[in-house]
Amino acid sequence: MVSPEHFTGEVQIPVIDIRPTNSDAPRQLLQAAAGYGFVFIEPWETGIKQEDVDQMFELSKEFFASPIDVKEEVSISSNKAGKNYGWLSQGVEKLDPMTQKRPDVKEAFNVGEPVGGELQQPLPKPLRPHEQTIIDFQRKCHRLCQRVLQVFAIALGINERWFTDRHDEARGPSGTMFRLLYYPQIDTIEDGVDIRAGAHSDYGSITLLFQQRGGHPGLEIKTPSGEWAPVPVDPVQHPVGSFNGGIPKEQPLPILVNIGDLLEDWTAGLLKSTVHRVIFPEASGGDRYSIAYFCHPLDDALLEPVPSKLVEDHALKSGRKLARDGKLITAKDHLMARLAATYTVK
Ligand SMILES: O=C(O)CCC(=O)C(=O)O
Ligand SMILES: [Fe+2]
Repeated sequence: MVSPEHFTGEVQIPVIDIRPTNSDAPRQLLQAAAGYGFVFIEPWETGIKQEDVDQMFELSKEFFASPIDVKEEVSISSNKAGKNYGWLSQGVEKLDPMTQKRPDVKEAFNVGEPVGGELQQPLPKPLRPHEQTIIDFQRKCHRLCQRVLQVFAIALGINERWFTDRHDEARGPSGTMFRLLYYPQIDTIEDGVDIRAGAHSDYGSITLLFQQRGGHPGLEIKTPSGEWAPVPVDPVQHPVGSFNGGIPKEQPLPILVNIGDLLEDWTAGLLKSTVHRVIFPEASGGDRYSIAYFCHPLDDALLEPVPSKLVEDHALKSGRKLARDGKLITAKDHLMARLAATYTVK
């Protein structure tokens, strides 16, 4: 792997097989997380099938193509949807409020965690018949997050369940959020002004990001030298139309995982929550769809330092502390502060 100090605008985000059969997975994952903070996970045995992802994109497209009144019904600013859940029209979110002149050119639909097998918010008409499909997908995402967190714990030499216990849905609520994203193509893009998602880092512990097979790119990460580097939709570049014994190969895409602020804080900066954004790519015009699963610790999880020798050593070097006014903060305190800075919900 190229050392992060020597970026030239091109980054090679590693693709890692995290199945238990890969005994080197913890080391590889830690190295990637401490370097770029972004990593592709081989889809094999993750529990998430390509057809699950394809189906979610179909549902997403159907929803965003619905008439405005269908979307308004579940608007994030309506009382019905509940805080932070529901549809965000264009103009609601500005992920980089210090620099952006205009809000992100996107729409989103936020879905909170199901409780007792049911979503805690109304679904829009086109999605209503598919509630179970959505819940199943959320579950699969959560399971994959837990596996990734378990591999991190192994890599850090702590109890395998240190992170997963603190993300155990059965123990209480969390800020975990499932999000459908739609970035429409617009006719005139003002250079340096219009952006699909402003520069930001994610708030939670880890994020799963699903990009669409054959879809438009646009995601970029900020390298340590301050340059923007594109993240591919398909890092393996599966040949289109390759055949396997006469049967066309439908290769599943690796799943992009990135570290969020909470995991960075928890590890005193050893794992990196890298700043990223979504642009209108010059070479590839068209609507972009993506699906994100933002995994958060339980609301009342204290952001105390992870009891790992590697983290301790890093904390000594970086001088980072987790206390605020001498008091440890919870995952919820952290999330509330971030949301307040980036949303304009009227
Ligand atoms: O759509 C994407 O590719 C990235 C979205 C993202 O970074 C976010 O919503 O936090
Ligand atoms: Fe993000």
